[in-house]
Amino acid sequence: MTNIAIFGANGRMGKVLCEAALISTGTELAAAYVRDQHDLIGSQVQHFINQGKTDIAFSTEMVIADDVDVAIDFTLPEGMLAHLDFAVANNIPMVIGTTGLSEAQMQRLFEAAKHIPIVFARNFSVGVNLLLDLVQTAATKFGDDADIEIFEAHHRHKIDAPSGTALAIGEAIAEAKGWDHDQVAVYDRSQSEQAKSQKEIGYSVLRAGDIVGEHTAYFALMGERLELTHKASSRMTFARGAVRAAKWVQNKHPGFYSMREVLELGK
Ligand SMILES: NC(=O)C1=CN([C@@H]2O[C@H](COP(=O)(O)OP(=O)(O)OC[C@H]3O[C@@H](n4cnc5c(N)ncnc54)[C@H](OP(=O)(O)O)[C@@H]3O)[C@@H](O)[C@H]2O)C=CC1
Ligand SMILES: O=C(O)C1=N[C@H](C(=O)O)C[C@H](O)C1
Repeated sequence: MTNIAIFGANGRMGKVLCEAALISTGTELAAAYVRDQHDLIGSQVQHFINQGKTDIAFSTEMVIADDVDVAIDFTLPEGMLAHLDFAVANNIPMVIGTTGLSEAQMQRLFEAAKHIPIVFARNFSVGVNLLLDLVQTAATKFGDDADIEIFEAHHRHKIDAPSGTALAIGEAIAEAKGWDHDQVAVYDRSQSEQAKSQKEIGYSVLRAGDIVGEHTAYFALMGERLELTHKASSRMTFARGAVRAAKWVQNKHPGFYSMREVLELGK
């Protein structure tokens, strides 16, 4: 049995992660943490979820329960780093899905992974992790004539852009091409008065309504184009992936692991 704690348990992902921990085989929801002094502390989690049965209440993230085997974090960068410090201090493995991390914040993750095992993924769905392979194949086989663009669409509440997944797709493509991603990424063409070059990965972003998450990588030649698209229609897809990662990481050595390793798709 893997006893799972959820940080940010009142968030959009947090609630679904509580459900996933409750309904998955071999896992139990051990703690549902919210910010210290949050109004929800003491309220039954059961009242906020649609699936699963539990009698635990939301509790403060400042006190880590003794029986927690793995903690999952889908919050915001600042909160995630505070939770990570707790996890290191308490020797608890972590699964992290929080996006929008800076280079310096990523370095904090790598440092923590010397002390505890961490699975970090900007997307926990099976499909996106397969897509990361497919875009590398397309990037290699199309050669240097193809224009490469990435489009992503998410719900109106999302605050980071481009999405973590879009960046992961772009970085996978850059790696396959032997490019430095930061040198080729184009996020804004509004000030450019030049036609694009072939050595670019252009990003475009849509925020609207309740879109769970959609990503398309375009490879365009004159006269044809390939579009590789992934559409997530339920947050449970990400939550199930994260719970699967939690079971996988429970007894691992300290280290920085990817969802691709959990899914046995390679590093
Ligand atoms: N890797 C993946 O597969 C996926 C990743 N994500 C990522 O997960 C993250 C959360 O998304 P979503 O659930 O939609 O966001 P929400 O805004 O719904 O939830 C965010 C949660 O984080 C908490 N939080 C924010 N800041 C802090 C802090 N400083 N300290 C403690 N808790 C904090 C919030 O608490 P409060 O309510 O008190 O502010 C809330 O519980 C995003 O980064 C998103 O991109 C989302 C889906 C899939
Ligand atoms: O914020 C979201 O909702 C999502 N965030 C992740 C990202 O930034 O890629 C994953 C997913 O697309 C949903």
